Amino acid sequence: MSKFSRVPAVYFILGTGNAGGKDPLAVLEAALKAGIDYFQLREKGQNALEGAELLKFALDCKELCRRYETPFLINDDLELARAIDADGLHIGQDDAPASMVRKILGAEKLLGVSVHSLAEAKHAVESGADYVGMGPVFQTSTKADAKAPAGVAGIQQVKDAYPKLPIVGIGGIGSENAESVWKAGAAGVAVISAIAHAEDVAAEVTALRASALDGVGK
Ligand SMILES: Cc1ncc(COP(=O)(O)OP(=O)(O)O)c(N)n1
Ligand SMILES: Cc1ncsc1CCOP(=O)(O)O
Ligand SMILES: [Mg+2]
Repeated sequence: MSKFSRVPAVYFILGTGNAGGKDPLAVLEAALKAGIDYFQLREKGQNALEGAELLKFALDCKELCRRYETPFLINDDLELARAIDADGLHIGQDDAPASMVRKILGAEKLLGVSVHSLAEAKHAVESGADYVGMGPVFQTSTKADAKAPAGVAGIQQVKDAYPKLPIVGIGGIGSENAESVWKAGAAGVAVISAIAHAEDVAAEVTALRASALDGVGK
């Protein structure tokens, strides 16, 4: 699978702590079946899996993603991404420098970098990022250390400066409020709770996709 075979339009992120009491692998499979474009395993928080348990869970996620031919990325953990031969890694500004991560990861893997400004986006591009994540766009209670909601102005600014760079909006996004994110020029929306906590996971994935098709800036 070429690393650019898909735009990260509906980008689902999940850890075992985000499934709202449901079986996380069942939630992931429902989302994959409904047609998410990217999946990121983001295992964080109080009861986060570690060691052999995390490895097994990551391998289970990878197998499911392979079955649905969906790119599978790991959040933060370069060692884990390499150990299980994931399709890529997403890192933030507090993680290892992107240029170093790119060297270790190799050119063929996907590298996403969180940015909060044009200057950070420039640095991410120069360091080898394939896409950037920007947020939180809206209020979120999923990330304990999230910055204040930034809206979509930053996405618009980065899109103007780097029209070909895929930008993924993140933070408090669901099908009901995604439109402004598409309009700002995002190539994708990264979503945790709106999908994971949905009564009908497939319906929310479908609605997010529909919001993209309706969005003016796509
Ligand atoms: C697609 C995407 N965008 C942004 C983030 C946030 O990354 P980061 O700022 O490193 O925060 P954590 O997710 O590590 O808490 C992301 N994970 N994915
Ligand atoms: C990981 C992350 N980075 C910025 S906001 C956020 C949390 C997104 O979760 P939700 O989609 O539930 O708001
Ligand atoms: Mg991070």
